[in-house]
Amino acid sequence: MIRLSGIRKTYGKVTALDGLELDVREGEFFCLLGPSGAGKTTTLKTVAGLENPDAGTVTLDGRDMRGVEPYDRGVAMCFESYALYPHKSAYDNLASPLRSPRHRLPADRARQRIGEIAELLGISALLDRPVGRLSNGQRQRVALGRVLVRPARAFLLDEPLSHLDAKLRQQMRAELKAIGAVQRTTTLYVTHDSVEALALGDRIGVIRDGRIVQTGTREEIWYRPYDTEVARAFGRPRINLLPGTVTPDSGFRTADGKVELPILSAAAPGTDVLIGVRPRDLTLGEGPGHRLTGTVYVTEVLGRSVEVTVRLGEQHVSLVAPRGEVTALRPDDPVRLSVRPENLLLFEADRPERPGRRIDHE
Ligand SMILES: Nc1ncnc2c1ncn2[C@@H]1O[C@H](COP(=O)(O)OP(=O)(O)OP(=O)(O)O)[C@@H](O)[C@H]1O
Repeated sequence: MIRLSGIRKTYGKVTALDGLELDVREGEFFCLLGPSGAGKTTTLKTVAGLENPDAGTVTLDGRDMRGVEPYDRGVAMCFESYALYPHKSAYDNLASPLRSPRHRLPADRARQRIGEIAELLGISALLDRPVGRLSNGQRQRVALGRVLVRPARAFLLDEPLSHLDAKLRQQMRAELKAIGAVQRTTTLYVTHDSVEALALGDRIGVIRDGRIVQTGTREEIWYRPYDTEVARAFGRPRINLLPGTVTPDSGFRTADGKVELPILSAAAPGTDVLIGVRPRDLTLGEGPGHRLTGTVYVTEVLGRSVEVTVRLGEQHVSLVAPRGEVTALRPDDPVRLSVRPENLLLFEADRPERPGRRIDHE
């Protein structure tokens, strides 16, 4: 539905988009996730027609958008820096998109629509207030309302929750998901927050240095990350990545030999690799799967669970366990760990020029 192919955009010497390929399907809620400067906003502006690419094509519903003015593209965009009329009321700010010739609604329909959106965003009680006298978070919700109020072919949302506090953000996340599901409008949603992307995205596109490095469902990105950087971007505490080499008998071994695991990979013996396991996939004690032994290094309470860092020779791994299971643990206590083979990820070693790619293994 939204298709970007071979998009290149430079600003002077800076390459913002470097051959970007992106395909957002009809009705899909697609999250574009990446660090600051990766090219997320430039991607949205290119779809909206606010930036013209140096090369590549943008198509919406199969139609090439070259030369089509932003206004005629039928997409609604919400910027991080929201453009509202500060002296007008929240209501008038929401009503103004419905007054444009293209989207004009009869007065009673407009009132009804604004009422619904205000309800959804929890701003019904603020509609009479001038926007200049609202808090940042309230203003952000009005800005989002301005985008959602008129029917559009697609919504383009640029970090719409970034100014909200954690609690409100969580609540709005759930509401946004509901709005997306109800309206079934194709949504391209930009965020640098992986929790948000996992919560909202039907699919996620990971962007880095102006290119999409991986597109997939949350399961695909989680279980089959393209490289170590994608693996590190998702999940807190972060994935454990232990450096070692492939042994002649198709195993993995750290330099000091304190961690040995079977991996059944096609990688040649002697290859430098990283083995990845997420903290929640490591179990304390003798569970099913492979066994490891180490000593407790440090424990840190994370609410109802505890992060336990375990020393395995020269390496450390962290795991997350229920609080009740680990209250007796003290530094230097010996512990056994287990991990299911299917929860081990194998990567090439990181290199200065690029993060290690995932290697298939059984
Ligand atoms: N108008 C501009 N003039 C010059 N450089 C720009 C301009 N807009 C963006 N850039 C540069 O292009 C690159 C991509 O910027 P972009 O705003 O798309 O990143 P982003 O992923 O949205 O980052 P953030 O999360 O910080 O908003 C950055 O290096 C940025 O400095």
